[in-house]
Formats: sequence, C-alpha cells, structure tokens
Amino acid sequence: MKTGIDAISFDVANIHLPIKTLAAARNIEPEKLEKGLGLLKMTFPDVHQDAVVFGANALTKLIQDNNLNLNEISRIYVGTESGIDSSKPIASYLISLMEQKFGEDSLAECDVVDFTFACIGGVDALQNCLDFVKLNPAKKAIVVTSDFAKYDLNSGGEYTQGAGAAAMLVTANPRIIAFDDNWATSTKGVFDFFKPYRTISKEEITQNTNNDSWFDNLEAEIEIHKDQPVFDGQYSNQCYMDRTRNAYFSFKKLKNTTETLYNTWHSIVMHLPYSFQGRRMLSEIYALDSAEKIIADDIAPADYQTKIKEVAKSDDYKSFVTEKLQPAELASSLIGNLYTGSIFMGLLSTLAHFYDTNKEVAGEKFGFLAYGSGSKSKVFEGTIQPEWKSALANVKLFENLAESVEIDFNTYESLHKKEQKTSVRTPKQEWVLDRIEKEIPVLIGARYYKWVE
Ligand SMILES: CC(=O)CC(=O)SCCNC(=O)CCNC(=O)[C@H](O)C(C)(C)COP(=O)(O)OP(=O)(O)OC[C@H]1O[C@@H](n2cnc3c(N)ncnc32)[C@H](O)[C@@H]1OP(=O)(O)O
Repeated sequence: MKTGIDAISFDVANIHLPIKTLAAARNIEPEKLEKGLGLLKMTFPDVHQDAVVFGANALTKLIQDNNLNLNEISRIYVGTESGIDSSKPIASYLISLMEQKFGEDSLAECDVVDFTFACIGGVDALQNCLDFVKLNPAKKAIVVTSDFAKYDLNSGGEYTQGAGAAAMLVTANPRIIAFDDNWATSTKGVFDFFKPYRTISKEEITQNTNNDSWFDNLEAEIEIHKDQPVFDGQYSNQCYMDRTRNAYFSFKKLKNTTETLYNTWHSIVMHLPYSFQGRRMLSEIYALDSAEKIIADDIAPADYQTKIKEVAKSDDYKSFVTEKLQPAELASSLIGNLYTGSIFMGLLSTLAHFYDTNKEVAGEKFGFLAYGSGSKSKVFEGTIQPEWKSALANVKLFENLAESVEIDFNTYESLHKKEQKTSVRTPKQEWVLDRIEKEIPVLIGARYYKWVE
C-alpha cells in the first residue's frame, strides 16, 4: 500500500518588500541578493497575521478545496518553530478556529500536537503521520507547517525573512506523491541557529537595586521572548552541508546501491532558507557521488573547499541545477524563508512549475533533503502519482503569489518594530488575529481570532 500526500494548500503573508528596496536601504549590492542568493521579494506578516493565522488559512483552504469531512481527520500535526506559547500548541488554536468555522466538536476526536525542531519539524510531523496511516490505512492525517522567519534589522538574516504556511493531507493511495519506506537521518547537537530564552536584569531597567515588583514581575531577571534567532550564518551553512551530506550517504547505504543517487531523482527538493541555498550546498554531494571521480582521494584538506567551489561553478553542475533544483527555487525567490514550510513550498513550487509548463511528471522520483538547525537532516524520496495534476488544480501557486501587495521600506520597518497598528491590506476571506486578552487575570495573553468574509 502507498502512503503520501493526497492534497496540499498554502498561505503566505501576501505583502512583500522588493529585495531591491531592502538592498538600497542597507547599502548592499542588489546583485548579491538577486544573483548570489536568488532573492526577489521578501514576504512579511501584516498587523493581523501570525503563525496561527497562516496555519489556519492554509488548513481552511485544504478543507474547502478538497471538501474534507472533518470527522474523517484523525490527527492534525503541526511543524513550527514560531510557537506563540510554551504550553498551548498552535495545533490547539487550529482546532478551535476550525470548529469556529466548520462546526462545534467537528474535531473533538482529532489528535493534535506541535513538532518543534527548527525547520525540520514539519518533516518530522509528516514522517510520523505516514507511519500512522501505514498502520491505519483507512484513516487520514493532516500536516500543517507554519512560521514567521523574522531576523533582526540590519542582520545577515534580514534579507532571508518570510512568512507563511502549508497544509497537507496524508492518506493511503495518495493523489500527489507516495513516499518510499527508506528515511535516513543525521543528527548533531549544535548551536548554529536557535531561539533561547533571554533575560534582562530588572535593575538595568528600573535603575533600582531593591528588586521591587515591576509590572507584577517579582524576579530580578525579566524574561524576554524574541521571534528573532541567535545564529551564526556561515556556521549554519557548514552544519547544513555536513548533516545533509551524512544523511544522503546513509540513505544510499539504506538503499544498498552504488549508483549515483541524485541521477535517479527527476527533481530534488531541499530545505531552502533562501532560494539558492540548495544549489550552494549540494555541490559537495554532487562531486562526492559522481560516477566519474571529481575529487581525488588524496586531496589535501586545504584544497578540498577550493575544489568544491570549482565544481559549483562548472557548466555540468549549472545544468544539473537548472534541471533538478531550479523548479523548487522559484517560489522561494518570491516568498523568502518559511522555516518548516520551505521544503514543502519547494515541492509545491516544483509541481506548480511543471503544471504551468504542461510537463508530465507522474511516475517520476523526487529526492528530498531536509534540514533543521540544532541540527538534523533527513533524506527520503517519493514518486509522483498519476492524479497529481487534478489534485493541484485549485492551488494556483504562482497566480496567488503574483497578487502579493508591495510595501515600502518605512512600512516594512514599522511592521518589524511593531509600531504599525493598522493592517496594510484589508483582510478578505481569511483568518485574522482579533485581540489579545490584557485584563482578565485567568486569560492574560489568550489570543482570539476571527474569520473575515
Ligand atoms: C535558518 C534556517 O532556515 C536553517 C538553515 O537552513 S541554516 C543555513 C542557512 N542559514 C541561514 O539562513 C541563517 C540566516 N542567514 C544568514 O546568516 C545569511 O543570510 C547567509 C549565511 C545565508 C548568507 O550570508 P551572506 O554573508 O549574506 O552571503 P554569502 O555566504 O557571502 O554568499 C553570497 C553569495 O552571493 C555571491 N555574490 C556576492 N556579490 C555578488 C554579485 N555582485 N553578483 C552576483 N553574486 C554575488 C557570492 O559569490 C556568494 O555566492 P557563492 O558563495 O555561491 O559564490
């Protein structure tokens, strides 16, 4: 029996800053961002949007476009690293929003939970749901990924920001892609990118040494939550490369094959924190798994990186990228990082590209290289199913992305600093964050959402 993705939907912020505008404001050569990293637009959440809103919009579309009966959904597993609460998962919010729209108790028997492992939590949720469906072929599961990739102003991550969600229906005999049973993992506990609890001493804020209560905080340390990560960009690239390479060769071992694995894949879908990350990171694997020897066994360690750079610039590698990776990059250039959703947006981008250009890919094998900082990679593969086109007919990825509203630099900065209080775009047929409770003691911080017609 096959298991995989039967239907897919997405939601992104729908407002964006052109990358040229950011480059000009930050005094960065636009060619570096456009031609070096593949960035064109950077989506950013509007005042009424957060990770719950994106996830709920993607899930609502999945339900409506596919006429899903909610009683049939056994689990909704969420991959996210943008949790808005350390206890209550985004999945809990999604349940209440869906019941608000589709009927009280319609998901009362549905199992829900969030998976957090940086950008790979959505893949973990998918793998778990696939196993569940293998054991329970009559049951259906949904994986939602939702994130806001926010970085500090002026930081090296600023131009890779993005926001949005994907939702996928996981079933037996799926219409879009069926995954094979081999999954390889590579893990190492590192600090390449993380979102720690941070503190500021109360004394520094109040200039008072008595530890007097400050807005009901009795502790001498005030805890701060920031959406922005602590990260070391070049080190995170190295971790990405090391983990994906190790998982790739473990996968090859699992498959017990000596042939060049990537040649067996029609398309390659990788975690894309920005559009060209995959092509910049894959050249090492390309060289190491090539049928013809590209890197000599006795190469000096000092020459190794130079050789990999040389491979990355070769015509053979460039045509390999155009053929196998570029379709996945197209949406990323227009959105930015979606963290847990990036790899699934890469799949959607690839399929939407083939759909729009009338290419038949049924029966073709796609390879997946997932990465999450902290760090973990998973490599797996799947086969596109005969009904993929009809299952994607409603998605209209690139048409939707073309409708995104451009914002100017001042608006971007005031959204980033949370100074902007009214939405840039008037919401229509979507979820909005309505209010956050500030008065009732037993509900402080509770977030309330509503559907806007
Ligand atoms: C965060 C996650 O989602 C998880 C992960 O994947 S971790 C791995 C990725 N890490 C991140 O995304 C963390 C946040 N981002 C960052 O730290 C940084 O944006 C980054 C590390 C991704 C990039 O760093 P950077 O210093 O801005 O860019 P840099 O690494 O120098 O690369 C610039 C590229 O543009 C090219 N370039 C520069 N100027 C150019 C020009 N004028 N014309 C054309 N190309 C140009 C450079 O040659 C280089 O490309 P190659 O190395 O492929 O030749």
